[in-house]
Amino acid sequence: MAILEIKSVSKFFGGLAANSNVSFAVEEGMIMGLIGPNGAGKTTLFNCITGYYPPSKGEVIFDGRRMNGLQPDKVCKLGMVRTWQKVRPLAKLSVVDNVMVGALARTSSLRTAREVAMEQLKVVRMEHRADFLAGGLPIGERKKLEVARALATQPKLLLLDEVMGGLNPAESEEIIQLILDIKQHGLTQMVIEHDMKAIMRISDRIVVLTSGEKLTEGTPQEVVSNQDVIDAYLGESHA
Ligand SMILES: Nc1ncnc2c1ncn2[C@@H]1O[C@H](COP(=O)(O)OP(=O)(O)OP(=O)(O)O)[C@@H](O)[C@H]1O
Repeated sequence: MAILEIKSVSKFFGGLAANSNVSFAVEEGMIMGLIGPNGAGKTTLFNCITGYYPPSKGEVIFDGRRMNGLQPDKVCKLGMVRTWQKVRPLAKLSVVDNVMVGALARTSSLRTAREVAMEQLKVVRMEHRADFLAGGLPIGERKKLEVARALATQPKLLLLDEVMGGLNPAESEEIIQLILDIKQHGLTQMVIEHDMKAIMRISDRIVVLTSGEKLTEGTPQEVVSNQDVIDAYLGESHA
């Protein structure tokens, strides 16, 4: 069953079509990759899906419900949460307090929020950092903190925006394993990523955007051998 349906979504900024007539569906339990060159409209689409921008046209249907026009906090309560490419933790709060901010989307009890936050810190293997100031974390741990905060909202669909960006190969590998672990627990994910090897490994299907439009969609193998994708995005090195 599709947990998310994107139906002919367009987003205009003045005369620029950042997304143009984009349609696809994300099935429950899968990892959907979203790739495309810089400026292709990937982040804009995440923003349209999660309520940060209202789509100019088209529909976002999540869990059978039309989401157009709902604010991000409402979208989050309904079970869809995103991470940001540029992670900005609350620097002067501890790691666990940052994750509690996510948990408080579901409960008003600080005790419950703390318990949920500690569970999610275990998932990202950062429980030993719970009392550390978030502002002092290196980039790899900031990225994992961002994932823990999102998980603490107890989503049905997690959208990750370049969670491996700026990480070294060992840190990226840790994130890949984390994404696969999260999938094992049944959570549906949508992932924007520039690292082709990583996106090929983790995705069940991939949507390719160029200049705001959907170029194609398919399994990683189908996408990587598609001549239009090679011409528009991958270049000769992947041919
Ligand atoms: N708030 C905005 N106002 C005006 N133009 C915008 C806005 N947000 C994005 N754009 C433009 O929309 C287009 C798509 O941008 P977007 O950030 O969605 O692409 P992207 O595929 O995520 O790129 P990248 O891989 O570099 O992160 C770009 O031309 C960008 O300049």
